[in-house]
Amino acid sequence: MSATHERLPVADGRTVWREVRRSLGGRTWMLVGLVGLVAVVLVAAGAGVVVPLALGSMVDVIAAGGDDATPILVLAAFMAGAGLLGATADGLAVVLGARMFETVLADLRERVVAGVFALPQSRVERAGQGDVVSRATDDVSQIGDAVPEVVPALTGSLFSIVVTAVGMAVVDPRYLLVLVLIVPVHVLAVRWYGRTAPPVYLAERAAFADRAAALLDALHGVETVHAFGLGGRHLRRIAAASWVVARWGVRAQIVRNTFFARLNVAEFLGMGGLLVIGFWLVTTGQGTIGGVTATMLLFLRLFGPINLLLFVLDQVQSALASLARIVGVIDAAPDTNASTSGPAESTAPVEPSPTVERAAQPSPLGFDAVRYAYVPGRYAVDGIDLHVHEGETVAVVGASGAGKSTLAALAAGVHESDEGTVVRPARGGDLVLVTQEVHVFDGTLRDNLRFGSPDASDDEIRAALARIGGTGAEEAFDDGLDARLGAAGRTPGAALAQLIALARVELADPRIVVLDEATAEAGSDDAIRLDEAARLLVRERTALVVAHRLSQAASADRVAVLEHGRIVELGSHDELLGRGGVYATLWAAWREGREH
Ligand SMILES: Nc1ncnc2c1ncn2[C@@H]1O[C@H](COP(=O)(O)OP(=O)(O)OP(=O)(O)O)[C@@H](O)[C@H]1O
Repeated sequence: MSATHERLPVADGRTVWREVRRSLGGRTWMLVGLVGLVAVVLVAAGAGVVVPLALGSMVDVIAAGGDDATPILVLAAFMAGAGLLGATADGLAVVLGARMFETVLADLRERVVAGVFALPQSRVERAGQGDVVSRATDDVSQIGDAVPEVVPALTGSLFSIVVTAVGMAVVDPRYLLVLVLIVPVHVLAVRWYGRTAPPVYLAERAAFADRAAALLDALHGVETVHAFGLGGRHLRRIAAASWVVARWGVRAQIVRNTFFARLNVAEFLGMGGLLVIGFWLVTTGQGTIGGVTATMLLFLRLFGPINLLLFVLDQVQSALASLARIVGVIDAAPDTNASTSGPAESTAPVEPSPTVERAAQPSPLGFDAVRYAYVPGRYAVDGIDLHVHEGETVAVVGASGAGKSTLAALAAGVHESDEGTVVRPARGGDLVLVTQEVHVFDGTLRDNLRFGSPDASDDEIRAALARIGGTGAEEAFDDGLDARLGAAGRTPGAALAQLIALARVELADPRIVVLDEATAEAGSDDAIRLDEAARLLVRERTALVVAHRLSQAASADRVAVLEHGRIVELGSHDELLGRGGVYATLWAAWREGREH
């Protein structure tokens, strides 16, 4: 299954930059915070250099002998003060960093989710839930781990390196000769890492997505998996996906270790070089033991910031791979760029598509020469011209596989047409699709009913139920609207779930409804109740109804008969019966089926 998944796009560098600028834009307080953060970090770095220099001086005071302890006490006080100042500034930097960046991250996470909502449903389905979930979780966490460290580490480390080098030069500029040894090693290591790491991180992230997809597939279909005894097969698939993650994880770790090993070589060369220079200076009387001590301590301190800087580089690489995947989703759904929170309201297409949305058309829902194929060349919908007028109900009938559900999905924007134009409202909330896959959410009956209109009162909910003759949905449970449904509560039967879905739509009150539901057996009490609810729901709305039971067609204003993706008859129920064509035959067969 994951093999057939078509992953969501990954953004290029330029798009990532544009989105980062957009995220930071309009946040003047961030700039002020950033300046404050840099100032605090610089204080911490400056305080850190005081300790080795004071320690070196202490060694020289002790080596010179003498009874006066005052200079040692002064130096010790200096060191303690600097240590305290450095620790306080470090702590402050962490708090400031977290405050600032968590806000941006929350915004990013919201925009990924909004981006997913704005993508055509079929595009999200093709990508698979694993890809979507891993981008909104793993990838955002990756950035969340990296970002709060990057700014303090970059500024603090760079400043520490400069101050430490100055400190060494103050003791004796000749100590700086070791830089000739270590700088080339660093440059080569960083260049190698910059080439090697990014593709490995990107592949690691993609493997996370595949593993998530395998897990979600198995968990969602757990009952089917058990029923068919497919547990072993799914376990093997998850295990295989986990092994791919593990292999990429190991490769990423090898890259990291190799990189740090090269840095250790630089450290080793530097320490050796300093010892040689120090030995030469002291034995020739040009330096003191205290000077060598201070320089060695400074040099050791230097490697903390250098390693931190390069470690941050590592995190930046990994976070950039995640950012490219996140921005890929945000960028693929252009409408989300306008709003930074909450789901986007439009179902605008992602790829250039012939579908246009014209809110001000005389017909609010329609098809002009629309074709759609699941498999290239085999059109499930093959040249449909049909316009549903304001307030009109058009029923679509036809044999199984004629293309009815595909037409409904095109009307609702689940699929984008391959050819022709689908006219539908620009705002997603104006059109609601009800399919037979009704989802009962984990929550009370009340929560389930007001899913599309969260502020509805109990009176409004009851009024909506009454309008579609669905008060039975509340009466079915002892605790009425407070009844707990979904995974943690009761699971309503298929017909009741369908009634809840219809009431949900009535309450949300969209202008256009597309119905493609067929849960109950024709002729059963449930079917009669659902037919009536659906009829009342579409009564004053513009509606396209896939009539799985022909009783649904009889009450429509017009009926479109579909064969092999084409409309072969179109007219009112009575007109079509009078014509004695395909519809009349279907109707006669259906009536006969019900009578026996
Ligand atoms: N996801 C899919 N992938 C490939 N082909 C599909 C897919 N969904 C439907 N089809 C094919 O497209 C054609 C139209 O299917 P569609 O489900 O729209 O018909 P329908 O009239 O709604 O049938 P039914 O009444 O059985 O639901 C059929 O030939 C079907 O096999």
